[in-house]
Amino acid sequence: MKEIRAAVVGYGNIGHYTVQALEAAPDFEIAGIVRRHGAEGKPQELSAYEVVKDIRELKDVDVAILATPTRSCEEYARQIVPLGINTVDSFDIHQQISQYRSDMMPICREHGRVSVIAAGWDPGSDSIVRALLQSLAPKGLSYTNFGPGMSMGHSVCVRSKAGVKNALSMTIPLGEGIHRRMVYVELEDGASLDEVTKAIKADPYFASDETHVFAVPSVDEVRDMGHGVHMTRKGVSGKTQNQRFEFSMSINNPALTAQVLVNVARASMRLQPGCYTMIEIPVVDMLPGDREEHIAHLV
Ligand SMILES: NC(=O)C1=CN([C@@H]2O[C@H](COP(=O)(O)OP(=O)(O)OC[C@H]3O[C@@H](n4cnc5c(N)ncnc54)[C@H](OP(=O)(O)O)[C@@H]3O)[C@@H](O)[C@H]2O)C=CC1
Ligand SMILES: N[C@@H](CCCC(=O)C(=O)O)C(=O)O
Repeated sequence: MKEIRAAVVGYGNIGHYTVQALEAAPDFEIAGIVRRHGAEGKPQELSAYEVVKDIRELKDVDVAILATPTRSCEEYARQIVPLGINTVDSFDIHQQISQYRSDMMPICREHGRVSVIAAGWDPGSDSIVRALLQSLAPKGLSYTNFGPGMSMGHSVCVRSKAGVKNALSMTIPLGEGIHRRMVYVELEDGASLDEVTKAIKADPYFASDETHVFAVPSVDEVRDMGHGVHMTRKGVSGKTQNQRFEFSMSINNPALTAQVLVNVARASMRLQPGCYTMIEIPVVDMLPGDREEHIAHLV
């Protein structure tokens, strides 16, 4: 069967692990990597691949995996879908997902292509678990408790602030879906910790959580990309009370995000044109191989 040709856009943490996940997938071929500075300073592990500045330099791309900062995803998706290429991303500003989906829908339909947005582990695979648990007990309360662990989205957000050279944002669970943010910043020479702290606390990524910011000499010395989640729901199935569910995982954050992006890149090839979040996609479409065999073995 023809392999799916995927381009990876952006080669930071998620981009790096996405290349690995594509190399491990049985049904994908890497069309190339798109970087802001093209092949300049091409890392050794990409020597087998084309590294370009513009996706139009690559041949026959079926799907672009956007491993860029969340706040750049929509701009890339809007440019790439009209080229006749599907896009997938891990956009993670929860309050903006619905608007992003509505904005992309007509573009996808006009160009007959698919965008899967908000597809990592949260939002992403956790969203499927939340939906499933809600269906199992339609009345009740769900809580999503993260960590402790490194949030890539929050760390990227802090790195984008003036005066910040490098950053790590740790998510500390306080219970019942409430979190504290512990932020470690490596400052540029002359930058003020007070100014940086103000900018971080004002950003929507942080504005509703307790946040503490500390200056450190080296972020590399304190960084660990492990993370995790513990989700619970207690509620009512039919008219019966006290149904309890739990889902937990402990993970390497970029490795799992990259795996999910590859899974939805595969699913994007099986969907009708449009813009989708993960709860709208049949889970079986995220698996490689034959649908009938999966039904026989997994159902
Ligand atoms: N939904 C989920 O579960 C998850 C979502 N995420 C999302 O993934 C995003 C990426 O995380 P991560 O890989 O750690 O980020 P990095 O900063 O490590 O990588 C992003 C890469 O995007 C490219 N890029 C393109 N445009 C820009 C720009 N304007 N500014 C900076 N870089 C740019 C760069 O690659 P190059 O230099 O090669 O061009 C950069 O290295 C996060 O913003 C986060 O929201 C992460 C984890 C889980
Ligand atoms: N989108 C997150 C993954 C989910 C964890 C989270 O939201 C958090 O730590 O706040 C990330 O960017 O790492």
